[in-house]
Amino acid sequence: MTTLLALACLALATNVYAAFPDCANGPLANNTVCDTSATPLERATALISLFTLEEKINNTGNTAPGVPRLGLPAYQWWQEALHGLADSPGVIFSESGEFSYATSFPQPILMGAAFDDALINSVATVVSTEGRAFNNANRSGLDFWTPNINPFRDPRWGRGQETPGEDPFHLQSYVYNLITGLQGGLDPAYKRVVATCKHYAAYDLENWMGNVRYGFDALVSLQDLSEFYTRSFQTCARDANVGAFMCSYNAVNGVPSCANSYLLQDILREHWNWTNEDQWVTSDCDAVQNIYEPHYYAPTRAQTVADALNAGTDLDCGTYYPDFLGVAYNESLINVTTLNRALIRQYASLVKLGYFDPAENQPYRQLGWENVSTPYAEQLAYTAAVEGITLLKNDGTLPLSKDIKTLALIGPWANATTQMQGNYYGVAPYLISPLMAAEALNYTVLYSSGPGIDDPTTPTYPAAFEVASQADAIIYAGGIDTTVEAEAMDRYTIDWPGVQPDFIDLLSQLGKPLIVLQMGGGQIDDSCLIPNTNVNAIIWGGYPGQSGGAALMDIIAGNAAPAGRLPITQYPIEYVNEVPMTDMSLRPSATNPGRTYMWYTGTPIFEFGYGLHYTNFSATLSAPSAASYDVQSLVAACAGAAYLDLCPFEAYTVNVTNTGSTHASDYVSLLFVAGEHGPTPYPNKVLVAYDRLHGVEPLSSQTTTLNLTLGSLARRDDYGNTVLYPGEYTLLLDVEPQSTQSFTLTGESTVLDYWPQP
Ligand SMILES: O=[N+]([O-])c1ccc(O[C@@H]2O[C@@H](CO)[C@H](O)[C@H]2O)cc1
Repeated sequence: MTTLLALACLALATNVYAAFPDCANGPLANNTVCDTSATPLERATALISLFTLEEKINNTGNTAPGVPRLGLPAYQWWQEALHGLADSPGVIFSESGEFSYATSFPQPILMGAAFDDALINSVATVVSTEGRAFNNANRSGLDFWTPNINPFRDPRWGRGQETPGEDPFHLQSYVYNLITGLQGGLDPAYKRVVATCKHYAAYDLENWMGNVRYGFDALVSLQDLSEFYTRSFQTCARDANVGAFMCSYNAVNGVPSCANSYLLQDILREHWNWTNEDQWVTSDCDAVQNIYEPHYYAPTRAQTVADALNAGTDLDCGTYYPDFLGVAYNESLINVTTLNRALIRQYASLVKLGYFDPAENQPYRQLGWENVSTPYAEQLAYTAAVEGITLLKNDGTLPLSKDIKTLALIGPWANATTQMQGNYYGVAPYLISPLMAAEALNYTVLYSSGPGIDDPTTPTYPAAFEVASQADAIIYAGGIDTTVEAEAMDRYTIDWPGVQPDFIDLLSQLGKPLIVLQMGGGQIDDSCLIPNTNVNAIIWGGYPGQSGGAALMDIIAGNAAPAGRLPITQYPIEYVNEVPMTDMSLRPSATNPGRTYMWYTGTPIFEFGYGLHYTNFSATLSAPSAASYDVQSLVAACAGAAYLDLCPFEAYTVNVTNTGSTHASDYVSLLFVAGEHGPTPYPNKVLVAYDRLHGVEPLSSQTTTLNLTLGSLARRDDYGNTVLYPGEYTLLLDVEPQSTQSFTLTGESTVLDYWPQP
């Protein structure tokens, strides 16, 4: 973080965002870059043609100085916006007044739990609106290094909180809606902002047993690479037309990602057809340097930058490119065409953002402070938290009886404020802790912090027991936070840390209604709490953002109904002893119990997709149109489709009835497919569709349609090819299936998509 802060200070001191180029009267006015009738490629090419070699090389790092003699301003490429505008070199919050805050949504892991694509699109639209408003006030650039869309493979990962979860289909659907929200559609005349899918690829380890992300070599089979690690990235590139990619610190099968032409050229640009003139790849920060050390992949610094640039890394978040590309050029390790290509991609993206165009005719150049943290955005941040919060246990104590007037709020999250933002956050307009929210609901609140997250001392917290004994009900708010799961910090245990479980056990012996809030992004094994009948309810609250306390307390009080679903598996504590974090394989083996709900062979504490409600639902799935389908006929019917895996299979109607008589509630339909088809082993099941219904009233029904594609039914072979196989298929509606349907596919297996071979 030191470098990050230093860069931020540097950015402030040099005010790198202070200007747009003056295309009316500046030195560039007569250059094609200022000609709005020319294409982005023509405009960026014309701009670059004015640069000397030195000026080109100077502008290959994230803090680009521009070209003062041409009136081309400096530009900072590094902006963060994981769940709202975030402190980073390019995002500068004012000390006070206007632009001193922006909406802070829940961390992606909680928004993933909402399983609500429309919500994600709305959140992304707000984030990009606020980004534009900050840009218009010279407080941000126009590209953002979000989302983190690596699948959450291992429960120990410190950055799993930044992702929507472990399921590739879920990630694909989530990221499509996020990118189109951030960028303003698939191919808008002006992009709202440029989004960046990171960290490509197979990045999901920080620092575990001496394995550090900067030098880790992820050994990944082609099957897992195609099926699991790159699916969300495929959606970013091929389907959502994302503007930028970030290559990751780690190597994949021996080649550092940012020097990996198989990843960056063969798969990303060629196979996924990510070939627009304005689409660029940045390195993760100092990842180019890391190719030299600690990967020790290239013998010299000049060879290092040449390897990265030639492989397709266009921008260096760092200074290796500006420092060493000149040497590489002199040694003939790079040519000017490749250098131009990198710069053209970047400046063409600024063209698409309207950077060189008159402000008057642009939809986003008028946005200002009045468009930041609007009542709508505030409400959306609250809704996002409510929708993600997941009820894991409830004996009927929740929602709380109206007879409960006095609440004891205890634990290291009870008065959480900044804690609720997780990581990569900015200044929120406010941060409503559970304590504040309980008071706002007119409970008499007795507060005592009790143990810290990882407090190792014996659980004697007299003040906490004092308030607990005086209250009608106890809310214990704890779990984990960024002191134990963070960037550069993986966990070694997935147990409740410190004395918390013992302390909760002692609290439970008071025999009062006891609600446990299990907070944090990664899961912790709740089996110490589940059998305890005096622990009446467990809620998982993730990192719920600026209105997190209000969302939690409204659910507890019954002003809102929980309907979130776990976007990750809650494994038992022994899981961390059964497989090293460095083992990237998904499928079970003698040394691996299998990863994610798809492949895990043990019994999870709570399954992926688990989540209770305040009411009961019954849900039925419509029948397939046939009992059997011929593979060749299905594929033949898709002739002409751009991508066979996206070709529709069937649409299923789900009828959802709230069978309770008291509580309206949202309901998430999760549709899985299982069965014996394709290569062994077979996955337990695979998510193929989902949707969230809102406000299903008591004793009434709603319907939704779940669309399946041929890709939903396909599996990956050993080479990573996507193949439709004959065999048995069973559709399972919901985690504990409410409704099932079966059909068979007959005929010959058929490849829907050939995976590029290394
Ligand atoms: O030196 N620093 O200050 C610093 C800060 C953050 C950092 O992490 C990397 O930077 C982020 C860039 O978007 C990536 O998501 C993350 O992997 C890497 C380096």
